[in-house]
Amino acid sequence: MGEAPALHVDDLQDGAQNGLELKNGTCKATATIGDKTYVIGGADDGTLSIEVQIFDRNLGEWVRPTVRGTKPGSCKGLSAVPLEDKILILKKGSKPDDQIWFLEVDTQYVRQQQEYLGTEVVAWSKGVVGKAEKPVVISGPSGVGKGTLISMLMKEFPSMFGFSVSHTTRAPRGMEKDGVHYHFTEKSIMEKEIKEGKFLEFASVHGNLYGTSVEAVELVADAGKRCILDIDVQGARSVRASSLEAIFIFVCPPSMEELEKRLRDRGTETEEQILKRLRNAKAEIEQGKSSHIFDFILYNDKLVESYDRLKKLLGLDDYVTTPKSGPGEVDLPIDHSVSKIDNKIIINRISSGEKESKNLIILDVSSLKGGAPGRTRGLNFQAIGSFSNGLTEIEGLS
Ligand SMILES: Nc1ncnc2c1ncn2[C@@H]1O[C@H](COP(=O)(O)OP(=O)(O)OP(=O)(O)O)[C@@H](O)[C@H]1O
Ligand SMILES: Nc1nc2c(ncn2[C@@H]2O[C@H](COP(=O)(O)O)[C@@H](O)[C@H]2O)c(=O)[nH]1
Repeated sequence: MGEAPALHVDDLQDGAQNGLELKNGTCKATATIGDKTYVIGGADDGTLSIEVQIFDRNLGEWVRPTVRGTKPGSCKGLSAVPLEDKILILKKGSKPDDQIWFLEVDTQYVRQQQEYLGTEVVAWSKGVVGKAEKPVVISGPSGVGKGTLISMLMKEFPSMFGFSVSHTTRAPRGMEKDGVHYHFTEKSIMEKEIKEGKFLEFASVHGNLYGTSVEAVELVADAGKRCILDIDVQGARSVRASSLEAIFIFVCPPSMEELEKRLRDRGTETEEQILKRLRNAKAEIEQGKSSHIFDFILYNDKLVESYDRLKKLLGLDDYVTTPKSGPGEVDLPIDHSVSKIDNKIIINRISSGEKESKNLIILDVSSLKGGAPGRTRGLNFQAIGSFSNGLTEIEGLS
């Protein structure tokens, strides 16, 4: 609290209007929500590192908040538009897939973190253009066949699904690769990263620590894919309680005998570990069936039939595989002005004398989904170009 900022209160007094870029050797944009003015940006040294400070108008004090989420990389300037509980940030001079970000200031996730930490918290979430499907959480006892079903899905729909690579403190099995099957890590390192808020969820499972990092989920969204999480029931419960909207599927074995056979035949665990996993399976199945965490229960008896049922649950039963284009991208003009009408953000190119350019971009923020921890989905845009011959071209993505 009260740490001396690079910016002075006087800079804000007259000019605390939203979206302002302050010119005092700094390059910052401001946005006011309620009693707080958020000052976002840093030193104007060509590549701007994006920091956040808050001026609490009630207290007349500067606050440096705890910042959650992966912060945006440096840029050449930025614009800020306050929305209800978050601030839309438009980065200038960044790659098209890195231009739209949200700084959450009063969302469910931010409030949870504020309660947990007892400090002021803001959270970054990158914007993803176009339709992005909800992540899929798959749980079930060890050996039921979650990994097998997920591999089949990823093989049939490689451009549609991406796997959230968890962290674990257990040792790798023979064929497992670090960074592909898991991020294999030390307990002390993982515990430190959990404290730093890097995990969406974590749990102690069969004697080891497992967890889904925020980054693991973000990486899949950034690739324009639907994220699949293979996590235990405790993890599923935590994700259900978080602001990550997902579909929850519990995979059940046809019987305990069959589950034991699958675990033994897989041959990856010691006798002691198999017995531990079977003991835990009973409680997991009970919770999976009776709790209200899961949207669907999938019995994995005959593999091919179970896989077909899984595809049906995900609306893929009559899906014809067609090449998919990457995630939608908006290329914002570096010099632009920004205004807001209802749920539409109007980004206007400041004329540079080009003959054929998209002069106006309309960003629709009425259907935003998801958010920190993770990406903000559901951004739609229209680019409107006016040409020297008087014609207007409209191109959009929804
Ligand atoms: N429907 C099925 N019928 C027979 N065997 C199956 C079926 N599904 C999976 N298996 C086999 O059961 C074993 C366990 O499957 P898998 O490794 O996918 O389980 P899992 O749920 O991912 O386990 P864990 O949680 O321990 O990672 C594997 O050897 C797999 O080939
Ligand atoms: N809560 C979480 N559970 C996880 C995660 N990654 C995996 N798991 C679950 O652990 C068990 C055992 O897995 P194994 O690879 O050691 O056989 C299994 O039920 C997984 O679903 C995670 O990130 N969080």
